[in-house]
Amino acid sequence: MTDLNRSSDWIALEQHQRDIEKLHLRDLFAADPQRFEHFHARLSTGQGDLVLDFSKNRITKETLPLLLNLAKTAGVDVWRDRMFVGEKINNTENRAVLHVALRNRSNRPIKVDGQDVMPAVNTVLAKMRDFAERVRNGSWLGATGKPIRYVVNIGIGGSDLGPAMVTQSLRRFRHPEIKFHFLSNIDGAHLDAILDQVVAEETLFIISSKTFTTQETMTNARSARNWLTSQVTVADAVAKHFVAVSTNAKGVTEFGIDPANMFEFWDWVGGRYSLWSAIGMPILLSIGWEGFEQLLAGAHAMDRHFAEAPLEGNLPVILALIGLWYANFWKAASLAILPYAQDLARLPAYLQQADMESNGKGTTRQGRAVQTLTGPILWGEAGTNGQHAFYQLIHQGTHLIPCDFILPAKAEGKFADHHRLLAANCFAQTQALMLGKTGDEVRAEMSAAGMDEGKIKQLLPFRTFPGNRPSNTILLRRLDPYHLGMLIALYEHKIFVQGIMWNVNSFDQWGVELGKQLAGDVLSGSGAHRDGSTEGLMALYDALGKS
Ligand SMILES: O=P(O)(O)OC[C@H]1O[C@](O)(CO)[C@@H](O)[C@@H]1O
Repeated sequence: MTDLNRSSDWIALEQHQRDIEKLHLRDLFAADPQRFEHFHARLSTGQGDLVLDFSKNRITKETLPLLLNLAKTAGVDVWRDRMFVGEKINNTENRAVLHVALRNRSNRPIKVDGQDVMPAVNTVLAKMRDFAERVRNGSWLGATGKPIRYVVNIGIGGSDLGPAMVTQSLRRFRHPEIKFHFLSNIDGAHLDAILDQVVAEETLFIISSKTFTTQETMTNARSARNWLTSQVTVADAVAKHFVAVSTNAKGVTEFGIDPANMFEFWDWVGGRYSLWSAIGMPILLSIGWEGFEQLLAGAHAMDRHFAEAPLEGNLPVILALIGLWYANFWKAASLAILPYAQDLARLPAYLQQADMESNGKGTTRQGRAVQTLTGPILWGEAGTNGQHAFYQLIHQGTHLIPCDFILPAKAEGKFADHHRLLAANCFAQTQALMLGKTGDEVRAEMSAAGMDEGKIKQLLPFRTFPGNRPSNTILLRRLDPYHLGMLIALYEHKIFVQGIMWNVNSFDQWGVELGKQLAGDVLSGSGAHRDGSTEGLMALYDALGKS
């Protein structure tokens, strides 16, 4: 395959970037009162609405068609179709990529190696549902006969971030009497802090690990098992207080969990795409079957849209193309994720793994070095907290930081009266980033406030904002399971499209392996090669730790 960055489409985009480099968004809006109409897309199903406003980006009416040419040249539509039919597009692991099957509410057959995966998906969902209902209605009893009041999910990466983020995001839909904790870090402090908040006899531990070999998870799981059996000394304590979610039945049995209490998933589910599978058990326990089904349905609606909508009106495609436009043609290294919903506070962390573990790659699918920037650095924080922390840099700093603002439209909850303020801040920030504030405006403002000319001159450079800072705004009708499903799937498919265009395999994660391997070597003292810094640090660690 020819490198995309040598194609005529790429070269045309480079030229286009030079042509519009000097244009200011303020002028583009002034010149086109219909700009919002031209540059927003919407997915409305009976149940949900998700709007993507991409008008506050450094684009003209020529930009998207040029980017779409590039997407077509990269074969985005062909690869998308290959994913949906279960082809083994994860080439380094020889696996299909089928998180879409997990939420395939149409039940259309999807085959891997000639076998329809849907019956197995539905069987596990039914088993999950049955178990969750028993826990939620209090009929699943702990070893001493008490109902479950605490759930501790033990997992890391994709076996933690998705369930943790969704459970928190759907706080308003949670079971009123069950509390959820997510244990991930190998630092004993994490385990300690969580065990402090639970009662052994009323606690269910879910060991979530695709491989059931991950060091952090297995260490925490063993410590939790020891703690539990020291507190609940009846015979079948582990059977009543531990369940597992894994692809590794052997590992689960060896750990001492009854296979009847294991919820299976498959190698075609990537860890960071797994919240729709049995890895979503904490979500199901928290929001119940109807909520979980809505989450799947929202994602399925986005899947259908991604699979069927023409590329020019396809939300994940548009979001991906705009991201690529900044990464490759404006050399923007990062993307800020800015949810204006406190309940979505973990979304930036979740998307960090989804995006950076997927597209943080420097090798093409064919094994050569990539020739362009690939996946961006994601970061962010819930609005309005971010405004009082790092927005200064976004407004007046020297980096170009494209931003995704995310806002649910419906004001809900006990203090819904705050919502207009929240929304006003969200819109105001996107506007301020786009418009900036000119020297003339600053001067007029200061003289209206009665400032003398000397002071005005002194402060003018500091109080001027360049503007022309790009952002997308994603508006959801409300924050509920269905819309959250739509939102997550939107980003999953965006990541997919970008991975195809960068010609990387978005579904492996070899980059995480070296650190894991060296941690093992350091622990066992068997490292073949030790460098001076590591030696020095280890010696001091031992000395200081004993002092
Ligand atoms: O579910 P497992 O197998 O414990 O893996 C946990 C996480 O570790 C990784 O393999 C590497 O961080 C992730 O992809 C995965 O989500």
